[in-house]
Amino acid sequence: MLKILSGDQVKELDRIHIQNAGISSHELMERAALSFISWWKSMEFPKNLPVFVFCGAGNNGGDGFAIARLLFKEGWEVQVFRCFEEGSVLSADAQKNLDWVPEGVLIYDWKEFNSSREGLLIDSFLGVGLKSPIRNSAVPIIECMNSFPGTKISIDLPSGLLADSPTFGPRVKADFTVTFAFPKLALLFPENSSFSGKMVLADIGISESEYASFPTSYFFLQEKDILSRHRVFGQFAHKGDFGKVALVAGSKGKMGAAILCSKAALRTGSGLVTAFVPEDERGIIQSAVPEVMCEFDENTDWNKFDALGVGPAIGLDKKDLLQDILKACSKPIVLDADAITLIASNQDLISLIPKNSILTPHLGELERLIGKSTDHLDRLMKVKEFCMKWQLNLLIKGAYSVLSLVDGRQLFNSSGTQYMATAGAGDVLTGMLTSFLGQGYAPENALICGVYHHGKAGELAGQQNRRSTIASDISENIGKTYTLLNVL
Ligand SMILES: NC(=O)C1=CN([C@@H]2O[C@H](COP(=O)(O)OP(=O)(O)OC[C@H]3O[C@@H](n4cnc5c(N)ncnc54)[C@H](OP(=O)(O)O)[C@@H]3O)[C@@H](O)[C@H]2O)[C@@H](O)CC1
Ligand SMILES: Nc1ncnc2c1ncn2[C@@H]1O[C@H](COP(=O)(O)OP(=O)(O)O)[C@@H](O)[C@H]1O
Ligand SMILES: [K+]
Repeated sequence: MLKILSGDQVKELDRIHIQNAGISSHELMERAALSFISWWKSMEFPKNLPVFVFCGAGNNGGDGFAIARLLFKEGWEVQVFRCFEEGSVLSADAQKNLDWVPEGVLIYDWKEFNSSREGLLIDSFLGVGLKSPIRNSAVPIIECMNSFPGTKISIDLPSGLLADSPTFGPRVKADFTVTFAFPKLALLFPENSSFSGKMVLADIGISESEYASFPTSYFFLQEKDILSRHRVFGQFAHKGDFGKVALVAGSKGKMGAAILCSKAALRTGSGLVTAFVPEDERGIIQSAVPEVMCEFDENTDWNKFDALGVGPAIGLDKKDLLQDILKACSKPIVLDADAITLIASNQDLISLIPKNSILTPHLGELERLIGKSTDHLDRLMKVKEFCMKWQLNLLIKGAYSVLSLVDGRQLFNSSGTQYMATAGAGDVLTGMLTSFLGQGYAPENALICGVYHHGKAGELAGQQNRRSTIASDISENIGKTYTLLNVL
């Protein structure tokens, strides 16, 4: 799994890689520029537009000079805008790339930029070298870039954004950020999304083993990490092997939640799915999902199931039932929605939750559980502390959902789309996670597979339906994610 390092560690990572690969730092910069160009080509921007490259005096600017040269070679009209005084001392690699800018690329001072011209703007002013809020002298440069209404692409980081701590000052408002080697932490924070735009991860050839010596609790979960987390079932598997799960969900007027999570559990592969629903409401779920069985007796033996998912739309009058379940269960379970709100207002229940269980709050539920956070970094630290203290796994839901594990690791999920922001998407996830637990996955693997496949199913649904995507569409696409990832 790719480690997310701090901005401060980038120089050391470069040093290790340069030594291992036997290349120069300038060659690494060239790789970064080439990786950017391959993304650029995939975007098919209109070729009649000129490209304006704003370059600083550090290595971020060096990337910009190299990109300007390569784009010019590809036939683009390119203009460079210097974000430093003429005669300033540049970093060695930036100077070399400035010297290599071909004659056909005109170099101007940033003050000469006419923001009303049509074109594409590349922000190569400041990257991970920025360690403190930007100096006053740099503010007008950021404002100048932001006054440009066309597409803006930031290199490595939107200039002005700090790599891994909250930023308050001005920063470039990019449509895309093409970041090198690993995602900078700040690009994954919801409060920065209107500055970073869509994040694109550009590979520059540093292998994961070269990250080994860096301590970090942050990781980026990608498709290649998923297959090995799956269990393999053989030809002679029977439905018992795929687990017997129960979902405690739904209430009068909100039976959809029970339907969504039980159907998702079936689609994820559970052999037997039982829904605990109010008896009066059973007709709704049994006609909607005939494969699901229903039970109504709250005094049942909860341990007869391989896994339990509790909470979607059960109502806030179910504290006693929740307490009974928590007391009775000996295996990790999934807790979502109303179950989390109930736990938040009855904090004595926390110690009853079986160790290694999975909690899946959205931001509102999370705030009820652990209190307000000043920003995402603060939220990450509070959640980490909560997970380690209570030995629980917790998912912070949203774009780049964070899988916070019992040992303090926090994994940012890379799958998903804004089209999943629709009622019931979380219920589908609860069904999926419960299903993986019931199939005998360790909680960490159930969480990783569940969250990744859920996001991937959401992407497929979103490609077909865009903003008309509904939660059932996510469920209907779970099967395709198995094909896509080659899960047998
Ligand atoms: N492995 C990778 O990821 C690779 C990374 N690479 C690239 O290197 C980049 C990092 O380059 P870097 O370290 O040279 O820093 P960078 O972002 O250019 O900033 C330095 C400039 O900022 C200025 N400056 C500083 N503070 C300031 C302030 N408060 N307010 C205003 N200005 C301030 C500082 O000015 P000075 O203080 O020196 O006057 C100097 O001019 C990285 O983001 C990526 O793009 C690739 O090339 C290769 C592989
Ligand atoms: N912008 C987004 N990008 C990626 N995933 C998203 C986004 N918005 C929501 N999601 C995902 O959709 C699900 C929504 O869950 P939740 O808020 O509990 O919905 P509900 O309560 O309606 O079921 C979560 O898994 C979340 O990660
Ligand atoms: K930048």
